[in-house]
Amino acid sequence: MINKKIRNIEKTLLSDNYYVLNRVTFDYLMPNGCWVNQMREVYDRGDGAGILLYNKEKRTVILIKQFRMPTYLNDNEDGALIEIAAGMLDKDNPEACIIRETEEETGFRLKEVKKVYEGYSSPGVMTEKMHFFVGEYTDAMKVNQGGGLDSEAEDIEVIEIPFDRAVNMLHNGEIIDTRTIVLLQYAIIHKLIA
Ligand SMILES: Nc1nc2c(ncn2[C@@H]2O[C@H](COP(=O)(O)OP(=O)(O)O[C@H]3O[C@H](CO)[C@@H](O)[C@H](O)[C@@H]3O)[C@@H](O)[C@H]2O)c(=O)[nH]1
Ligand SMILES: [Mg+2]
Repeated sequence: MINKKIRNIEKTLLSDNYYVLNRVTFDYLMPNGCWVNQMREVYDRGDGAGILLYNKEKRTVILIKQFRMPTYLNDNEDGALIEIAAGMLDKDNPEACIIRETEEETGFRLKEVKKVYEGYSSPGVMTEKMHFFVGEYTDAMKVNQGGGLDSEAEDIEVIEIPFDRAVNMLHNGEIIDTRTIVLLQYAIIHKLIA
């Protein structure tokens, strides 16, 4: 961390009930030469990884659907969200994490994945950096039903749909998760499914 326009960073813990929420105060040097004191609440849940699974021959993608409370509280009628498979890194590297999460959530055991982007999820609020992957799947890679971990009370529906249908859902507002939008757009731009 080197930025000469920032000094006196102080953190106060507001909650570490599950993940960590801090109040961070700091002095910021404005373009007019004045130092101003600023405050931000910053939520730290570590980093994450997500993946778009695709099959060129079948022209299909694998997505998941699960209940997301924060969206239920903000305009998502039944709280169900169609997403890419994704998870938090824990202590894994991003590649190992996404291979593990893919198997837990979708039931597909991947050997290879391709990293395509790295980006901050919500930079005004969260520290989280997301690692974005794509990966090819075949029916032979299905080793279990997926659905998430019972131990974490996950209830995940695995959805295999034609890529063209997923693109329609992107355009008609059925897909409203930004991570999923990013990777479907990547697939369109790079013609993953020609
Ligand atoms: N009790 C409790 N459990 C929690 C809480 N937050 C998360 N969990 C548990 O932690 C699990 C996290 O599952 P993952 O699959 O590792 O993470 P994710 O929620 O899918 O996260 C992915 O999507 C997020 C976007 O909403 C991303 O922020 C994240 O990086 C990742 O890509 C959840 O199933 C749930 O059991 C909480 O506040 N309380
Ligand atoms: Mg997940």
